[in-house]
Amino acid sequence: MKRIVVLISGSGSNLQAIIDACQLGRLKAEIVAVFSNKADAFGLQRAQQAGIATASLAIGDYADREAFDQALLQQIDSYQPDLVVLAGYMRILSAPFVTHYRGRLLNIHPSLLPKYPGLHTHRRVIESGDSHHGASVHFVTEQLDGGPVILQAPIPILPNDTEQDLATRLLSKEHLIYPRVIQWWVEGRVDLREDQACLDGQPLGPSGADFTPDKIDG
Ligand SMILES: Nc1nc2c(c(=O)[nH]1)N[C@@H](CN(C=O)c1ccc(C(=O)N[C@@H](CCC(=O)O)C(=O)O)cc1)CN2
Ligand SMILES: NCC(=O)N[C@@H]1O[C@H](COP(=O)([O-])[O-])[C@@H](O)[C@H]1O
Repeated sequence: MKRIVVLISGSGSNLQAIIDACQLGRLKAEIVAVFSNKADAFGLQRAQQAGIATASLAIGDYADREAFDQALLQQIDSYQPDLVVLAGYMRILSAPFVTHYRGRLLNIHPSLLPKYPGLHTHRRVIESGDSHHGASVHFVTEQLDGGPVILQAPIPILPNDTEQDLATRLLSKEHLIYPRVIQWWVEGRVDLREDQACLDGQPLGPSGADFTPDKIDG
């Protein structure tokens, strides 16, 4: 069974969606460990409740970003993961870390990439006057939120939407697409074009099936 390590920084509702998919048998994989850069992340409690090993590493205990990432990498590798999943992990990963896990490192980002990489996307999309917001699951590369997009879920922006309204409505979509993309990765790249078409309500979209680790450019 494929082994998954999940990195979090906060509530862990995406982690919970992945845990649930595994427990329901929809995702034939095992979360073997959850790591956080925040010791008080509620997602750690979610993992412990599910009987999953957890650990947190404090940024302040390390000289710099690369030292932190190297320590994190060594702890992750002790679990021998096939796939590393960022689920609300709020640290930019250094190049050695990304290189080490290239092609088996995923992230979910709260925007319709390539629009709005980085932080504060709900505020930025409201300020921009866009008609739609959304979430993107993508491979992680050195370019922040610039890796190949695998699946996206759009949502309409309603006239009086606040940042919290968008965040809440978007999370429910995230909880659908992230376990589906992980299933795509674990089960050998099943075609996601129907999923994307369904999410977009439009003609067939890009297939995620073309991505292979050697095609993930830095
Ligand atoms: N090398 C990469 N690292 C990460 C990626 C990526 O694509 N390439 N995705 C991000 C996830 N993310 C948005 O989806 C994101 C996370 C964190 C930040 C950021 O600016 N973090 C600051 C600290 C912010 C804080 O502590 O509140 C930092 O690391 O200095 C931007 C985007 C995960 N990493
Ligand atoms: N830049 C990364 C980022 O902002 N990720 C976002 O953080 C939230 C985590 O929620 P969760 O902890 O409940 O899964 C999610 O909305 C995810 O898209």
